Amino acid sequence: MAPHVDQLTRSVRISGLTRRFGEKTVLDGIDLDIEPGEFVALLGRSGSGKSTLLRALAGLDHDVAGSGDLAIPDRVSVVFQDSRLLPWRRVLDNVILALRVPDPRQKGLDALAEVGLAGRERAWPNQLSGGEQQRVALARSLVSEPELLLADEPFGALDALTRIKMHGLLRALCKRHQPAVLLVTHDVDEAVQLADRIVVLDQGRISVDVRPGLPESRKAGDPGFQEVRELLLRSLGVVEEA
Ligand SMILES: Nc1ncnc2c1ncn2[C@@H]1O[C@H](COP(=O)(O)OP(=O)(O)OP(=O)(O)O)[C@@H](O)[C@H]1O
Repeated sequence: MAPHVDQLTRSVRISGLTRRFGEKTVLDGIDLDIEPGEFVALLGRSGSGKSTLLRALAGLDHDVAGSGDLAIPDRVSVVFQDSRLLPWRRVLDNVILALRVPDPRQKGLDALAEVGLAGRERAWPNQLSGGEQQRVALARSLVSEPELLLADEPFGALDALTRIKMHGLLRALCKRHQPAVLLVTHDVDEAVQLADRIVVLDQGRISVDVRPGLPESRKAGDPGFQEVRELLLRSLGVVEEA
């Protein structure tokens, strides 16, 4: 049964969300609220249902069996691991493709400047590096000023240095635009680095829901960072040696 979706809200409200594939229950009555502007990272072992939850919020799972209620904002953007740019459209056209505002071109140019790609608007996607293509995907996702940004492993295919730069960029963009964010990631450090709140999915349910309260500029070496990192690793069944 398709979930009831209520879009007259700026918050995300998930209530009793269940999703099944055949006999397997992947999400088992999930309750989760995300407030406007809140940055939530979603962790979980491989196959725990992170993408299934994100796809439900994105409205990309109408053919999947399940039930529950969803209330989501009107303006939602999604970013995936691959940039999903149209190769036959130039960079700027990719950014403004779905934008319905009075001066889309200028908005698109501003968005490209924000992600550090001023002057690249006439490039073709295949003339950009993987990291640059993800920057375009971020520009495309934020140009419509979403109230909710859904990101499924957006940096998973990038090298470590590019990923660090993208972390800084995403934090800065979210601070400026203030969407609620649900970031699906495998990477505990990425979750602690970026999110205000971290949720762990396990056996179809939320097993951990923490707000670490770390400062805006946080470093992996800080005691508070380490503490929450260890808590999360334990909850994921990873025991680190001292
Ligand atoms: N279309 C589908 N048909 C059948 N089973 C599916 C389908 N999509 C997902 N599943 C199953 O549902 C479970 C959860 O998948 P999902 O992709 O949501 O997990 P995940 O936590 O995002 O995994 P990963 O971290 O490996 O990407 C897995 O066991 C997966 O095999």
